[in-house]
Amino acid sequence: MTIYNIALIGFGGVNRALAELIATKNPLWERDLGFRLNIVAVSDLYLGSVISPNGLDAKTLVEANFAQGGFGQLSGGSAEADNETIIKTAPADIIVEATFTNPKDGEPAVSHCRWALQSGKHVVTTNKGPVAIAAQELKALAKANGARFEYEGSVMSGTPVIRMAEKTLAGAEVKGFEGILNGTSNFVLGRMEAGLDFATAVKEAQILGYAEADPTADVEGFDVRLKVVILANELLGASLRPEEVTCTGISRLSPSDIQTAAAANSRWKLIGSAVRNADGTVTGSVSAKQLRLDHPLAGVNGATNAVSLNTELLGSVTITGPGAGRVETAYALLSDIVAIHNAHAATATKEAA
Ligand SMILES: NC(=O)c1ccc[n+]([C@@H]2O[C@H](COP(=O)([O-])OP(=O)(O)OC[C@H]3O[C@@H](n4cnc5c(N)ncnc54)[C@H](O)[C@@H]3O)[C@@H](O)[C@H]2O)c1
Ligand SMILES: N[C@@H](CCO)C(=O)O
Repeated sequence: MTIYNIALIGFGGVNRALAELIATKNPLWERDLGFRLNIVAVSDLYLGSVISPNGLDAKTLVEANFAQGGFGQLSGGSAEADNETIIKTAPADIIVEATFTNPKDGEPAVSHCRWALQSGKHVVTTNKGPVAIAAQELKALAKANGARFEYEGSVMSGTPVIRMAEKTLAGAEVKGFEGILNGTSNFVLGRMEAGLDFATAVKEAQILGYAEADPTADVEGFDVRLKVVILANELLGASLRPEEVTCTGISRLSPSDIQTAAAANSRWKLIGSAVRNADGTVTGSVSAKQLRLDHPLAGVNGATNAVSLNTELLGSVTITGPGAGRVETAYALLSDIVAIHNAHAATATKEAA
């Protein structure tokens, strides 16, 4: 049985949910997946940082109601977040990066991933910034250092769109995609259809753990723009940068726009899409669109996301599932660790043969 030592960078909704899962599910994972997870360090801007080479008790971490700088009270703890020291020196096999997404330059998360990979540590992340802005560099760094860079949760939370498209649709030739790729905005549009005002609906999405730290990214389309870049670069072999994707959000939609659409048997949805053009270039866009109720994406409600992949050999394939949520996104991190574990097992089998 394998034990993976992990360090958590950021201890907000997602990494806290992962710690909660670790507190209860390690015996199940040991039995079914062949490994257990041991938290050896945590660093958070608000709470501080702590290293414990033998492991921290996940239940205590989750249940203690730490105040600002609260990790300073723990043995091996400090009231300051010292990400660089934790990432470079903690005895971790895997760095779990779940700090704020910075849609402009991906920092400081890009540096967090760089430090980890340069130290030969695997990275699993739900942070869209490093994936949309620096994936090529980070993948190369991972390869050069015998580590892995995994990021399933960067698009559609724990719904396995990236891995499924790359592994199980290999050879189907994806030519483009369109989808609902932001849980918050889709949830907000649904609540406005039910009569709520915009600000109250956004507040609800924040309470439910769907929204970004700054929900402007959700409602203005910046979050979807990063996801369009990630999917276009992964599935269409593009090298798009966020600023090359046209982007408008949902904040300009008034209650009367929503009601007018309903009266016309249609619904507003924030759609992210990309297409490979005849000359081989790839164009991406994000915009609010009025879809007729019989459109395949019109019935996708709440924080659920869906993406229709247009493939050469299979036609349209639609993947749907949770697009946001703390536990759902923590599952994405687990699925990345399963991928790392399976890759190790495959290498060991090859070496033994
Ligand atoms: N919540 C979701 O549904 C969801 C889904 C998919 C992806 N994501 C992404 O996962 C990441 C985490 O999401 P979350 O919901 O846990 O966010 P959150 O706002 O609840 O938590 C982020 C945590 O990171 C900490 N932090 C911020 N900057 C830091 C830094 N420089 N160093 C150390 N700690 C830092 C904050 O103090 C906070 O505790 C984000 O990048 C988000 O975009 C979230
Ligand atoms: N804020 C994002 C989280 C998932 O990336 C959303 O609502 O979709």
